[in-house]
Amino acid sequence: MNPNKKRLRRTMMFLNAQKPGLVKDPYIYNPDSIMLDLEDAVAENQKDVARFSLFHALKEIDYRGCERVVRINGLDTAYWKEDIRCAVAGGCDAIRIPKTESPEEVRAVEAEIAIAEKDFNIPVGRTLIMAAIESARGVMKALDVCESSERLFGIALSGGDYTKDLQTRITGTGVELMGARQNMIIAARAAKVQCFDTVFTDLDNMEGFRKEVETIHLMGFDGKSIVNPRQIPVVHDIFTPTQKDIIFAEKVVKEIEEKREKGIGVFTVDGKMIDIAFYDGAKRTIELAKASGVYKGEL
Ligand SMILES: CC(=O)SCCNC(=O)CCNC(=O)[C@H](O)C(C)(C)COP(=O)(O)OP(=O)(O)OC[C@H]1O[C@@H](n2cnc3c(N)ncnc32)[C@H](O)[C@@H]1OP(=O)(O)O
Ligand SMILES: O=C([O-])CC(=O)C(=O)O
Ligand SMILES: [Mg+2]
Repeated sequence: MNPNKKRLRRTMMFLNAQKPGLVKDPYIYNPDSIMLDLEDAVAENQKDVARFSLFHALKEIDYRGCERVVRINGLDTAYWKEDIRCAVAGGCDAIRIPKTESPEEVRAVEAEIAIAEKDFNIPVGRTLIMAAIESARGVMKALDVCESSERLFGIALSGGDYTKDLQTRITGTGVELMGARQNMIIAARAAKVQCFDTVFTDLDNMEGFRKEVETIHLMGFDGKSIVNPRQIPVVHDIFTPTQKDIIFAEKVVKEIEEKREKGIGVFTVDGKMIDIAFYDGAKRTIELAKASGVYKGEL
């Protein structure tokens, strides 16, 4: 398995692949991933310019460990195959498919990536895939999409197009996204891939943004698509385990391992009942803390 499939992706920041001011140094804000957009942020008559700029950015800029995902144009356009060739030739880490509705679409993208990897001497299997789900049909097909390719590391809800398809709109309450979010996170967990929430475009409403991030964190999402650097600290704050969480998780792991030796299955830690069912969750907290650079312990 490509080890990058499970990497930390709390923040995946969109930027227009054609704007030099955005493309040149987004890593200074420390997002976990950037998503260089060739799709909706790029005007129809600028598609070739954006692709050209994308290729040179990928080739020439050192993004300092920040994952580089490219959002290609939809499979119903004339652009997507050339988008993939330029992105793969430039050495991108992953392709984001917009408006995904079926596993066949993911497999079509996978086939083009494989051809491009061969043509441009990129190690076969290096380029990963994520699928954005932006319609009612896509939500209903989420599990099939999650299981469509060994290269696919996750799915992402795209709320703007999704609410249009549902004949509603983004309200800020989350009520219109409830079913899609729940269905997608369940599908992703069933298939053991990651799941990301949609962008929040009301940039000055930081209180509403924080509430939304808290909600999707509790629902089990791995992270969020974002559109602006000022959204990064909020997401990282909520998605990074606190020292209190980490210390409790360490106690749980150590106690379960010690008590197991002594033949004890159920006991308390800090007044909370603990048994083997809590082991994987505690381990996951520690792994997340390590990946986020905040772990100081020895486990
Ligand atoms: C529904 C969809 O399809 S969403 C996906 C497509 N959308 C996008 O890609 C949009 C990405 N975001 C942006 O282009 C911008 O953030 C906008 C247009 C929304 C707002 O732009 P601004 O009002 O200029 O933002 P703001 O004033 O907060 O910018 C502050 C700094 O952050 C930089 N910045 C803003 N957004 C980004 C970004 N997404 N990536 C990298 N840098 C960014 C700006 O260049 C500016 O840098 P500077 O101080 O060196 O000049
Ligand atoms: O992926 C996202 O969140 C942005 C997007 O395309 C949409 O909302 O339609
Ligand atoms: Mg969209």
